[in-house]
Amino acid sequence: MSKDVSFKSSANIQEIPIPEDKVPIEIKSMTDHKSVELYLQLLESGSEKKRDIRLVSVGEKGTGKTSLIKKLFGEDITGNNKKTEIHGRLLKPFEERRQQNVIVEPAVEGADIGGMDNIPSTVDREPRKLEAVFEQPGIVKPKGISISKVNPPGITASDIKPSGINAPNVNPLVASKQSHQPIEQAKRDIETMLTDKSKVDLKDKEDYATLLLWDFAGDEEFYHTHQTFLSPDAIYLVVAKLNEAHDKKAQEMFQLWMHSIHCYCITDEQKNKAGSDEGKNICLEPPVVLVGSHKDKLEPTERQQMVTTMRSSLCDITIFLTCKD
Ligand SMILES: Nc1nc2c(ncn2[C@@H]2O[C@H](COP(=O)(O)OP(=O)(O)OP(=O)(O)O)[C@@H](O)[C@H]2O)c(=O)[nH]1
Repeated sequence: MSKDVSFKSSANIQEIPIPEDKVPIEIKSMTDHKSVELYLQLLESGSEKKRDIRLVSVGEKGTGKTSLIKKLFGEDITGNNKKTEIHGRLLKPFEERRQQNVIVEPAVEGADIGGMDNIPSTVDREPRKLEAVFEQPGIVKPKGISISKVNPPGITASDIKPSGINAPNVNPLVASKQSHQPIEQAKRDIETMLTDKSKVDLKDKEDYATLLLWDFAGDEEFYHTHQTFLSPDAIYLVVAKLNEAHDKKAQEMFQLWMHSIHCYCITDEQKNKAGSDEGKNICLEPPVVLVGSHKDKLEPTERQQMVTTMRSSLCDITIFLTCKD
């Protein structure tokens, strides 16, 4: 059901109703009212439904964010694929020209596509955003992946070709914290993806959602830019090292991420309720999945203790894993 709120038009100071569910929070939170006005005008000239699922992985540097995402989508995390990624990108123009029956010459004299040792490391640091197309409703397919580029500062992404995710169970992750059943289901799906990819339905389906993977760089230099990219319409993976769970700095960093996500993503409705009685029972949005990495670095006896410590955190789902498995 649509709920109308009002804003004062910059052109003529009069209240204009805004169909709240039609204006995204990113536009509504812009301080100039022209953006909302312009957005509504553009809506009148036509619109289309865009199904995006944004998966954002955050955490301290080196906690294993990229390894986790790669693992989730069945990529090689041993480092061997690094060469393959660069290899693939450099080979692409050659492949295209070959397909057009043009004689291919090396772009650089002496360039050896097979020997990648001379490739500057910056080549691999180019920020990229990946889009994977998924079925919705239904179960995702790995084919039909589209990859696009974006350059948000401090966000890196790996060349990931998702091998499947259960879309109907992704949406409930960003739904209310009160509904535990879908969250449990989402947890099971993530575990399934990590353990047995053969269970993922690979059949073609007509409808798709686009999965955007945002793998934030853990370097502190980028932290001040992150607020720009934190939005309530996302699924957050906060990655922390299990073997550093007692480390004070690691704990502070974890708290920083939890606070940042909830502080920058809080909706107007939640802000209004915060001071009221109703607000006492309010659940923080968006829900967060806490991933404890480096499980392999813990002694078996320590594991249970860590599991208990991390489960007491403010997260909706807690997963413990090692990307080294
Ligand atoms: N032993 C162990 N090593 C891991 C695990 N997960 C990741 N690593 C290693 O930790 C290092 C850092 O992993 P990344 O995935 O690059 O970490 P990141 O969080 O993406 O790092 P930044 O992007 O620099 O913030 C790599 O050498 C990984 O192989 C794990 O569960 N166990």
